[in-house]
Amino acid sequence: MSFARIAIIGLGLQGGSIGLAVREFLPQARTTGYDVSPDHRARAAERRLVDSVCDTAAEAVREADLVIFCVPPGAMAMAAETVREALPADALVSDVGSSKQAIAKALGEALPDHVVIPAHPVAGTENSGPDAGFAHLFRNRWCIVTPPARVDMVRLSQLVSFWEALGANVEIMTAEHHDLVLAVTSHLPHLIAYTIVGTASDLEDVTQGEVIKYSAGGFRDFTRIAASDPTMWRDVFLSNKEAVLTMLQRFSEDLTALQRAIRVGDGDTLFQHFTRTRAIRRSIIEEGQDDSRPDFGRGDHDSAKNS
Ligand SMILES: NC(=O)c1ccc[n+]([C@@H]2O[C@H](COP(=O)([O-])OP(=O)(O)OC[C@H]3O[C@@H](n4cnc5c(N)ncnc54)[C@H](O)[C@@H]3O)[C@@H](O)[C@H]2O)c1
Ligand SMILES: O=C(O)C(=O)C[C@]1(C(=O)O)C=C[C@@H](O)C=C1
Repeated sequence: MSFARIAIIGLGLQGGSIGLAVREFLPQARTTGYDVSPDHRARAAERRLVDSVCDTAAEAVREADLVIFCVPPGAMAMAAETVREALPADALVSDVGSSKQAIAKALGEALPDHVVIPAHPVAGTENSGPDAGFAHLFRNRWCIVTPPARVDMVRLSQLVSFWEALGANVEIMTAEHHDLVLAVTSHLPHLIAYTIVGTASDLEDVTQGEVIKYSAGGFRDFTRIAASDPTMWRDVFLSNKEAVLTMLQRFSEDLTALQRAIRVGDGDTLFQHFTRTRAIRRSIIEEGQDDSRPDFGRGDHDSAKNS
């Protein structure tokens, strides 16, 4: 049985995309939405991200059978506590957060009497706010669902079907495994991108402003994700600290090995490493996972500005 009344808390990139995707792919469902920002609520109404933009979170969830929290990881607890009294007893609670263990704990503690099944659509862009969302964000992307140990299989199946209806491919794993995998595939790349932009900018004092000026395709492609929302990524790193620090240590060791190879002139080590890693990157493109889709938050979404 699919969901009939879906409440979306947080109407930015993820919440807006869910609202637009529900309208396109689950037209029989009704959506309500709330955002803590009055400006974002107004813009969400203008863009018709949901059927009804509500003035309070309680109003948004009052008749919902599915509630999805689409707020920064650090805001999940407060957002959930805000709706505790108004939430129908049989409503399924989920989220889209980029880290899972900390959010599962926060939602479970805030809503101890509800079924909570966390999820994470591994789909996004560097844009944020109510102008960033689009209906096809989840198309052919993974959505990782991290159910609690003793999950109601009927509710889990409902949530899986929901994300598949929005175009996602669903994978189920533990929250702990999710946090380790995403630490290396998503969180660490963002940390490195943010870092190298800062390094390049600081170097401009030395190079009279030429570093950013002469940054071409490589720097631009590599650092696209450094334009992502600071609130979200502050929260992601702090909520997944252990896994991020584990992966950062391993990355630092590998980088140091390449640093040594350069210092001692070990060209064979460099060549072999680059040959192996180029093949890995090319395998991603060959699997059709490359995100050059025209609607991937670029093209006609260039107007989408970070909030
Ligand atoms: N950006 C991505 O690529 C991406 C991808 C997958 C998952 N996520 C996750 O999705 C969640 C939302 O990220 P986003 O990219 O949509 O961010 P966003 O900044 O575009 O949207 C978040 C929205 O939540 C609102 N908000 C903040 N606190 C709130 C509260 N207490 N109550 C109600 N609204 C509140 C903000 O005003 C904003 O409009 C985060 O947990 C993030 O980790 C993001
Ligand atoms: O494509 C981008 O801009 C993203 O950063 C999307 C991205 C990622 O791939 O790291 C970012 C955060 C998520 O939780 C999931 C996806």
